[in-house]
Amino acid sequence: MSKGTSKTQNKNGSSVTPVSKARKLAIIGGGNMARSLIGGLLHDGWKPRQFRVADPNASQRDLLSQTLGVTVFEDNQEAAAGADGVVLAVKPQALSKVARELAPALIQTKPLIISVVAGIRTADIQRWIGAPVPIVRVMPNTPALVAAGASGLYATPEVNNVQVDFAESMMRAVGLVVWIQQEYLMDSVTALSGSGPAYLFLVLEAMEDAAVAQGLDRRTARLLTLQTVFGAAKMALESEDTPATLRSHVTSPGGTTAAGVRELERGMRDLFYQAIAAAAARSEAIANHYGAEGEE
Ligand SMILES: NC(=O)C1=CN([C@@H]2O[C@H](COP(=O)(O)OP(=O)(O)OC[C@H]3O[C@@H](n4cnc5c(N)ncnc54)[C@H](OP(=O)(O)O)[C@@H]3O)[C@@H](O)[C@H]2O)C=CC1
Ligand SMILES: O=C(O)[C@@H]1CCC=N1
Repeated sequence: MSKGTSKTQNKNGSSVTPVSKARKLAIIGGGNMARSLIGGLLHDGWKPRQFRVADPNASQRDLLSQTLGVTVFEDNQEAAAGADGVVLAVKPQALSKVARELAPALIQTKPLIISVVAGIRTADIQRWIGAPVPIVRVMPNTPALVAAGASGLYATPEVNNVQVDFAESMMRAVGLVVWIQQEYLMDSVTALSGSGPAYLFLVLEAMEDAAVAQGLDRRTARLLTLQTVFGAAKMALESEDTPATLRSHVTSPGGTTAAGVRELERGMRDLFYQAIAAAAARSEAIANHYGAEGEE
């Protein structure tokens, strides 16, 4: 997982310049994903004054200004004014209204628009804005907060190289970045890495509960579970071997692991196949439903 502090190659093969720490980023919607992204970028050296966050909810705004020190706004247009990048981080059902309201400002000042909204396609956002503005669609995940995020990025043809670098460098500061060439695959990215942390938190819960049922105390069960999952992921990331090979190194013939894996093989692969397919289908359904708003 590379950080955004060194020059690397972007999706066009040219070198990526880390985002200037003078840039201003407006974030429309100050919820969970906004907090994870801001927290990760602050950790990377961004300053609170670089963020202009809009949220209609006063308690949400207070939380953001008190815990992260960022500038907050009730009005989306005020937050977007003068920003180099505008991150759309509202729920899918709120995006059409937000995009239409912001349209005059976005057309006039031409910031890079970055949408982290699940499902909604760039063509629909451009239709709501009323112009073929450059948009980078990003599917991040909440581990961005601890600089261990994973983001899939898709750029519309209007996005220039400087804007590619801006988006890539920003997301790289909070974790891994992968460019996706065909927009429809963003539904699969959403289902895999966007939603993925929740699947793994569920796995953690299940492993911990199973260990408690064996008689371990909750704290011990949690610590051993967390370190085991962390260690396995770190090992798989750093190893040349496939996960299947690494698994074989743990599995002695006739041993304990073989007994455990045999139980998991009774349904776990199918469950993950179904879970990711269901999440991707939901992303597509969100796009078809909420993305159609305002269509002739
Ligand atoms: N959470 C995650 O793991 C991920 C989320 N995403 C995407 O990020 C987006 C935000 O998700 P998340 O942060 O979890 O959602 P949240 O509900 O936590 O945050 C959205 C925020 O936007 C506010 N809001 C509602 N209407 C407006 C408006 N008109 N203008 C400005 N702000 C508004 C909401 O206020 P109120 O609560 O009062 O309605 C809320 O505070 C979604 O589209 C989601 O698909 C993408 C990747 C991962
Ligand atoms: O659950 C959701 O819809 C969002 C998108 C990916 C993660 N959270």
